[in-house]
Amino acid sequence: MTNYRAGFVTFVGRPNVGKSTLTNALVGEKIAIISDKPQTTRRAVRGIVHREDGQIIIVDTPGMHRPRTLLGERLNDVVHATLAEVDVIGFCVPANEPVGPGDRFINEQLEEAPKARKIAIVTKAETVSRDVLAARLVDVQGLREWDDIVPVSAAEDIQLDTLTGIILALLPDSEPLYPSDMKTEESFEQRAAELVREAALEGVHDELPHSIAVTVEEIVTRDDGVTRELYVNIVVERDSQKGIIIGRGGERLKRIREQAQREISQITEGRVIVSIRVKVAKEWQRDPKQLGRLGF
Ligand SMILES: Nc1nc2c(ncn2[C@@H]2O[C@H](COP(=O)(O)OP(=O)(O)OP(=O)(O)O)[C@@H](O)[C@H]2O)c(=O)[nH]1
Repeated sequence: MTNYRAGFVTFVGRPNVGKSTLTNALVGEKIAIISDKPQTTRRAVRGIVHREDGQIIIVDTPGMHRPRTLLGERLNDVVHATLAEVDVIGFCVPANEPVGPGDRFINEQLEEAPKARKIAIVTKAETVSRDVLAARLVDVQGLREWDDIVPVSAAEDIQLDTLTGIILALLPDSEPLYPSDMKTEESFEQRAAELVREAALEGVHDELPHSIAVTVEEIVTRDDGVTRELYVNIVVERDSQKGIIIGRGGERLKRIREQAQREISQITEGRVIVSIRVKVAKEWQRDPKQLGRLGF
């Protein structure tokens, strides 16, 4: 194959700048869950963008931050291991917030990846005026010498093709690394668990978002061959949190179950039936054994 490029890219940036939304928009399918709670992306998820002239494999990193818990430390290890491996780093800054110390901290971390090409992506571009956007681009330009700078909006599909082209041009010549119909490396089970977690995150506050983990206990295919029953656990750290997840008369849990079932049905053929149990694992974020059991 001639003129074909393939390689790895990761998007870094403060929590909530839109990295997951950008990943999904580029891949064209829900790979990474979206939430308005900062720091809720936990796995290095791979989404794959296919074009005639190449393939971009996106490794979605958790928000970079100074760790406070063992979970935080493990997530930061994932971030640094990811940075060292990729061909391109896309540094994301939202158009609607000024460049601040958090951005500079992350920008400094990029020194740990001397070989990677580095581009700056100004996200949520549709939320600001042209003047504000121009000022933001200038601020970002001041951070380092980028291979490219591009404003985008994942929400309104602005400049996404341009961004794809820019990344592709920075990747090495290569044969395809994945089959052309593959959009993610995550298993159905992992994606289902993430979609349940996304549903559970909706409308919860404070420390609870970080206390929620989801595991899939069992997947049973019914005799009809097309219906799958998913038995899922939502794990929290305290009894009070369990109460919040379940809600009065089980109302919240019912909504979580319905949303999860809807979302999971969209990533698979056939019928999906979700059953959820809510469990308490005390202080799982600080306990290495529990972390291992929950897949971290
Ligand atoms: N207006 C607007 N909002 C966006 C856009 N992209 C993302 N958002 C919103 O920004 C919020 C954060 O988006 P995410 O994609 O979860 O951000 P993230 O950077 O992956 O966040 P972490 O998982 O915390 O690292 C969500 O409420 C999104 O809907 C965009 O292009 N325009």
